[in-house]
Amino acid sequence: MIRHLTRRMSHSHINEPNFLQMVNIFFDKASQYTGMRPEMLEQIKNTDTVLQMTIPLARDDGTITFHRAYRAQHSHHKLPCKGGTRYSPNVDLPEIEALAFLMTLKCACVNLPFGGGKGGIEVDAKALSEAERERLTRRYALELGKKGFLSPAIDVPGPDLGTGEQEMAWMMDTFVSHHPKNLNGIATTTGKPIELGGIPGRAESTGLGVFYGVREFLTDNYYMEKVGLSTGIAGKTFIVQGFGNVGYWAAHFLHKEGGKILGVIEHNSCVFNENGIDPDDLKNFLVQRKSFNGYPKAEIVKDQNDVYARECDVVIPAAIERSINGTNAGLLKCKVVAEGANGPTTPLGQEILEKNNVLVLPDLLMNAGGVTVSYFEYVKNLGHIKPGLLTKRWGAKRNQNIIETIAKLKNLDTKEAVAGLKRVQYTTGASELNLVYSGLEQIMTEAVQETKVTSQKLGVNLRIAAYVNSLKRIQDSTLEGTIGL
Ligand SMILES: NC(=O)C1=CN([C@@H]2O[C@H](COP(=O)(O)OP(=O)(O)OC[C@H]3O[C@@H](n4cnc5c(N)ncnc54)[C@H](O)[C@@H]3O)[C@@H](O)[C@H]2O)C=CC1
Ligand SMILES: O=C(O)CCC(=O)C(=O)O
Repeated sequence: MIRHLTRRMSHSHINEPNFLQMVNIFFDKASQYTGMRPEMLEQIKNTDTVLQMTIPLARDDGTITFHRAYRAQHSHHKLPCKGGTRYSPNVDLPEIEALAFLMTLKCACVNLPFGGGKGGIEVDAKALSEAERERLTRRYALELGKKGFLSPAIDVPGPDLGTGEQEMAWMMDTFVSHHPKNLNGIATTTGKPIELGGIPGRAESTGLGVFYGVREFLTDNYYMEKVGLSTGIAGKTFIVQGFGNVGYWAAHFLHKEGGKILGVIEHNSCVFNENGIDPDDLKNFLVQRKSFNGYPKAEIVKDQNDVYARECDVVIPAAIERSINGTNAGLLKCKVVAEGANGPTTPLGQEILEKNNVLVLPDLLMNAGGVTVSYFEYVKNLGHIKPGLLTKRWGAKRNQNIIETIAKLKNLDTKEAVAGLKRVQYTTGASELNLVYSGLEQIMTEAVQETKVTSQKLGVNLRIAAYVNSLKRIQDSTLEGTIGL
């Protein structure tokens, strides 16, 4: 018996440009500030290569379902193409193209040496058994590999909405099984489990990157004065939409730094508590119960817009595209929107927010933490060595020597000399996780700084500034690539 899929509606009822048109609108606006030739802009804008296919899936009950599947390589200005893999009933080609386009811009914005790519399957992954997910994922990887859309040199998928480390492991394993002589086969996906070549910190990286990005704005006098907030994260209030990988981790790090998570919006229920919610406690509840319904430590709210309309300082949309749009942007009472998701604010939504003096921190900058740590994982896989392994013990010994020398000079014993230092910082050297966090913080803060500078220099909003910086980098690399042709 053969079954077909029904598509679940999500924001498709909004009478505004679709996701791809949205990205094109932002791109066209930013283009005016670049001084670049129209032919160059056209070359950057268009998707380079697209694969679309239908994958049959043998279900556990003996039936077969058919699933549309895609991978778009938006830009080859640098290789490999990099970007996530989305499993959702709403996946279609324009959505994948929009996401791949954003990957090109995002990687350039934070200066990673990748072109943009994105893939996806039209499927409700939550409705599949683990065995079904494995069969579907392995078949998808096989087809991608056969057609030049999966390899460490050309196209390296990572996780996105609806996928995680298990899918990345299956995809990598499928590739490696078919290319046993490829020494770098393990680098063909990122976001893998650590024991299969993954890197510590990838799971939380996008949310942690959102945290670093938010911190760089909330601690900046210029921006906080503009929106009428005091500086600092402690005591600031947050509402988060989407409590998956990105939303949960962003909430976790903000809460740890003294931020108050007032509300969380999920697709099937929302919670609100003006005294704050512990994100770890809420996550445990959600994992067990699959919905917030029955959560005893907060008010359960049915309608997402009822939560959006509550007072708070920062809203973090971290679910899907077009969540903040012409129908609800006017409800928001926050001062800052920090985009954890890709494309969560429509052009009309942004216009309304700006009219209401809400500062919008754009997706390609704020959620770049995931692909940044994927880059670290990719480099680790190509290097076939853990980051920091060669220098770890040497660093610890050097620190120990410095401390002993200071102690001697000051006539202290070593314990007194290191009072106030964290023991781990001087006796063990940097762990892999220390290095990942430190590299991520460096890349995020540098990109935020560059975006602020361009925004203030051109007098444009932060989204346009981030696009302008990206476009200039892509132009430079495209021109470099054509020298000598
Ligand atoms: N995972 C990653 O490393 C990165 C993800 N992103 C973007 O962040 C967003 C979220 O991705 P993940 O957290 O990885 O996905 P996820 O699948 O782990 O979590 C998404 C969460 O949003 C919820 N959700 C879905 N539709 C919703 C709706 N209409 N209203 C409220 N909640 C809804 C889901 O139930 C789920 O809990 C996506 O836009 C993705 O493209 C961006 C950069 C990297
Ligand atoms: O790590 C990756 O390649 C996935 C990142 C991604 O999909 C994104 O940033 O939207």
